[in-house]
Amino acid sequence: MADTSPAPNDAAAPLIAVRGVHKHYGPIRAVDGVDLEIRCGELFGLIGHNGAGKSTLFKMMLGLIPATAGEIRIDGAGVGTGGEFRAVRRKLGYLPENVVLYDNLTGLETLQFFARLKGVPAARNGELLERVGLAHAARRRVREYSKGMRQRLGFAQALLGDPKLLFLDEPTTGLDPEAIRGFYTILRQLKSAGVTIVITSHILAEIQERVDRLAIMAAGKVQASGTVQALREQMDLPLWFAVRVAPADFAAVRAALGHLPVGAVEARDDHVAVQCRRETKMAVIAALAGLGDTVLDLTVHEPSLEDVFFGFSD
Ligand SMILES: Nc1ncnc2c1ncn2[C@@H]1O[C@H](COP(=O)(O)OP(=O)(O)OP(=O)(O)O)[C@@H](O)[C@H]1O
Repeated sequence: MADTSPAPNDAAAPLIAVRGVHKHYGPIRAVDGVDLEIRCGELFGLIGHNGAGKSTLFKMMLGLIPATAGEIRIDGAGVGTGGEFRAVRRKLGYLPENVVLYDNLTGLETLQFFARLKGVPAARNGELLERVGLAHAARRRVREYSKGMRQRLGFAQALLGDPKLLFLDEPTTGLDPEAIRGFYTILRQLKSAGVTIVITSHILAEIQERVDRLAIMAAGKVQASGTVQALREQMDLPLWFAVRVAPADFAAVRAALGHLPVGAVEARDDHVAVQCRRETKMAVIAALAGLGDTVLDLTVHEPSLEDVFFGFSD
């Protein structure tokens, strides 16, 4: 029988292919028939409520736990199956949801410990600590680290050995806004160097501007996947305009839109909020343009990822 599995490094094949994957714990269907493809070089987000099955799917993709049914292939190799996958595993980096660190080790010793476990050289560990903003704490014991510092150290651990594929489970937990920004700067650098990144997060505002594509999980299933914009369009959620005009001109805005199938039109403090379907968006803009200088400013608000998320996961 011909081998139809994708050839390694084939640009057209997905880097990660998840086919009909289940994970059952007795009656609990932690993952319940997931199909998913993640492409080489993508920053891919996995979002879902607590208990949706994200971490379980991660662990199966890493070969840490076996699937009850289905198949996962990374770069053409079946996850968890023999020597073929061992070569792939060396290219993986993983930041677990709850990273286990040893309080008695310093930051540098921690990286040395994980480098030995992973079988990668420890020569650039100092550089790695600097990259995640921990150079100043390299020789301090982990017990003295703050939550955010522990998370940074966990991230450094995931970057050991220059992985080509990174799995980051809730990586920004405990990070302050500046650290979150710094973290995503590193992700962008890694992505431009060709690293594929799969990330879970509960902070949807953070994810929505940064991922190339994402999947929404609920009750062990992928409810939807695609770019944020594609999911917005699929959900067909209304968008709204904030039309800033002088209060005396609120009625003019209503009149200009009178012939269009818009939703709510509400007067607010210094603007009129207009809700409409996507297909009416350009007609609304044209009608408002007809008001000339009466319109002082115009902002279009797309539905947020949070709106899309609740649409798919509720
Ligand atoms: N070892 C296990 N034994 C039994 N049930 C488990 C086990 N691991 C996970 N589960 C169950 O599987 C479901 C999915 O859990 P999982 O940790 O994958 O969710 P998650 O989406 O990562 O959630 P969170 O956002 O809270 O981290 C939950 O109902 C959980 O209780």
